[in-house]
Amino acid sequence: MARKFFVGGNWKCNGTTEEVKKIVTTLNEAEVPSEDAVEVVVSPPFVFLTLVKSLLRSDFHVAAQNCWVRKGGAFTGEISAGMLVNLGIPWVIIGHSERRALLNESNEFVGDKVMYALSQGLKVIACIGETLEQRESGSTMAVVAAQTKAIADKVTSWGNVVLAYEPVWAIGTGKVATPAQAQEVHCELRKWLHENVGAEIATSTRIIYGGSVNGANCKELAAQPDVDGFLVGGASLKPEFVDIIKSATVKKN
Ligand SMILES: O=C(CO)COP(=O)(O)O
Repeated sequence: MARKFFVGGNWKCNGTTEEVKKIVTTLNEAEVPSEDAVEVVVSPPFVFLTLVKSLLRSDFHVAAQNCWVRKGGAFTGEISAGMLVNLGIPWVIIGHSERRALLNESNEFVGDKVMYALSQGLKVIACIGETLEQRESGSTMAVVAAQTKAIADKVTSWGNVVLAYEPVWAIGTGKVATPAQAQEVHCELRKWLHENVGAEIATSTRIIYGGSVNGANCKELAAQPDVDGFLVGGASLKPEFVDIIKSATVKKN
């Protein structure tokens, strides 16, 4: 089964109502490849989800940036998966490195969140990635394999999961992974899925890259055989996000 190119825009904790409306207008007016060629999902902060959903073109979709690990209740400040479903939000990002690092989300907690979100009918963009220190000490694969295992142990429906490889050293730094670096890890991750989950899931699961992707570097990355799309931070707030969406039709190496 061919893997449909996936482009996610993670707006993180950015935007005012006016700014959000402006980004949506740019996206709505953009000429991009058809839905058959690319799946586009933007992820505004929770408070703008319904606004964005109501204004956004129907071939693009929305994602929340997080959700609570279990059913809702007395968890002040949290948003449950059930609430997202209730609002018609189809996707959620789970395990972003900023949450792992700043809010101490462990591999196991991320795995539990993925499991619960899937059980409620959400589709999940599950994030993994090594720090610079881990890369320099040669433990990149061990780190991302452990992160993936904690997720894989809990996943029952891989059809609703996109795996986002986001090396921490590339996030927000302007230091994008080279196409060869991205391809190497994506290929290893696919091998890991093949050996530990199954051949079919390894072939069909989309593994997307995130970390300083922009309009200028996206094409070379998109040409890598195991790079099935992107999770874009900073550049997803700018008109160049449209160029990144268009890289879906770049010919694979
Ligand atoms: O964290 C990211 C997407 O989730 C990547 O952020 P940047 O594209 O700003 O480096």
